[in-house]
Amino acid sequence: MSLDSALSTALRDPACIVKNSEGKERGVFAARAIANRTVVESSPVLLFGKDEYEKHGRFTILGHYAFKWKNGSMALALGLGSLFNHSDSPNVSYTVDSSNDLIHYVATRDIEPNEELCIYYGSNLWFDAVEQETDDGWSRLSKVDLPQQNLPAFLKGSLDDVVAEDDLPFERFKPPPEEETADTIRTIQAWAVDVPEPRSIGPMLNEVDASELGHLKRVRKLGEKNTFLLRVSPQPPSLPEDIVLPEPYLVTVPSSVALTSTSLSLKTALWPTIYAPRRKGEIEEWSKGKARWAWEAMRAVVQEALRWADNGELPVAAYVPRPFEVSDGPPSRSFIAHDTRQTMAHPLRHAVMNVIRQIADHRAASGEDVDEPPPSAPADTDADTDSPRNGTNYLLTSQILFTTHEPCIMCSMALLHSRVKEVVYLLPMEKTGGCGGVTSVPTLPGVNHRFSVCRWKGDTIREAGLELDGTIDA
Ligand SMILES: C[S@@+](CC[C@H](N)C(=O)[O-])C[C@H]1O[C@@H](n2cnc3c(N)ncnc32)[C@H](O)[C@@H]1O
Repeated sequence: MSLDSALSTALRDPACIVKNSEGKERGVFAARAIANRTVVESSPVLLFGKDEYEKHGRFTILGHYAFKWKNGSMALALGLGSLFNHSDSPNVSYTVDSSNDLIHYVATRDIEPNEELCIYYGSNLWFDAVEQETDDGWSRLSKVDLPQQNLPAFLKGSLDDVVAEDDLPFERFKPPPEEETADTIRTIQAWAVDVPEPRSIGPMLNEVDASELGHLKRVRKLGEKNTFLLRVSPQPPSLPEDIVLPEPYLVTVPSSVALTSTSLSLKTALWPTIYAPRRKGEIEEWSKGKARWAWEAMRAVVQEALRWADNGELPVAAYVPRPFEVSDGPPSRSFIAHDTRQTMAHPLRHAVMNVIRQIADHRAASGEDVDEPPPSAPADTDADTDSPRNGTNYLLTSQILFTTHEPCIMCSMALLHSRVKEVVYLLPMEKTGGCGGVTSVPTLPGVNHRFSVCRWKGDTIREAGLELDGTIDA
């Protein structure tokens, strides 16, 4: 979402008012009923250096309002952002939109008119917190492994701390990179030019932007011949005007980094390629802030399933929340869907399929760009590689999907086609699951995308009244 549209949306629809909150001075309150997942506020932030804050700011009233931003900066939320009070059971979460210097505040459940809107500041509070007694409608799930009042250990401490792997609320299964062969390496066409004068290479490196080919080395040296990579075809190459060069020509180059040494030698035979092996077991670290975001997402999807189970549907839901860190690529809003096989009398209306369809419909209606790769470009093969095309294509690129049940094979395949980054599920489905149950779609040989799978720890959800049996395929 652009800065203009984020702010105008917030201004058009004032869901919040500021008033006195007992024992906390001012607070933000719901001006009307607010539905779960509504963006209640988008606050611009004022950024300042950490040194300035350490030397001056923290000794002033700013110490109550400033918080850590990216790249070591400090931030002060303008708008209503600085007026949200703290609660151990917040009804609002926030996502950092660093490309627009905004923070988006999002309701994590339905909120009644006049209820106070609170966020979670972390566990190291500098004041004695007053807690509001609220019934958040989650009581049925209080027996589930997603506690309401007592924060689980993995969420205690600063939100920037990294959560130890064992303390994460889920187990992660990261697929190994698929070993490539000469036949399966994906390639693209790129423009290159021979450079007769080696001393021209330095200036060309400065002048020619080939960031789209960041997974490749810029110059190939074969004997005395230096060849310089210019850009991806079909865009015409632009050459520095002050350097005399022959005509550029097309070369076939790998489309992504080399993850294994076999891949490196195969790819480098085409063009010198960057080697970026994943160390065994190396997986992305999660901060406590992100773990909290996941915890709230899992609560939201369980809540959705329970709500629809009460209305005669199968108790299955799927949720693609706004990303923890909003960047240019991913959708700027969340999507949630429940299973509609019963009410629609349609065997394919699984929750995961429904949420993917919702995203596709939203994109089509809003005219959001879904760039199809040019015919010469292959689908991105390596999960999590920095393929230059991996970003805006497909429906779920870079997204994490939460679901109550392990997706079935059909849904797992749909997730693969949507290029989802990670799937987090609560309940394993041994007889039908496509993410490790009956088979593991993302690790099948030959699939052209791999995604990570996370299984939420504990399945005490059964005690919460959800009737689950192995015959539901989610
Ligand atoms: C970011 S400000 C929130 C807005 C503040 N209430 C105001 O009127 O400006 C943070 C300060 O609000 C107060 N506060 C926030 N949450 C609170 C809570 N649960 N109980 C008591 N005071 C709270 C504390 O004084 C804290 O330093």
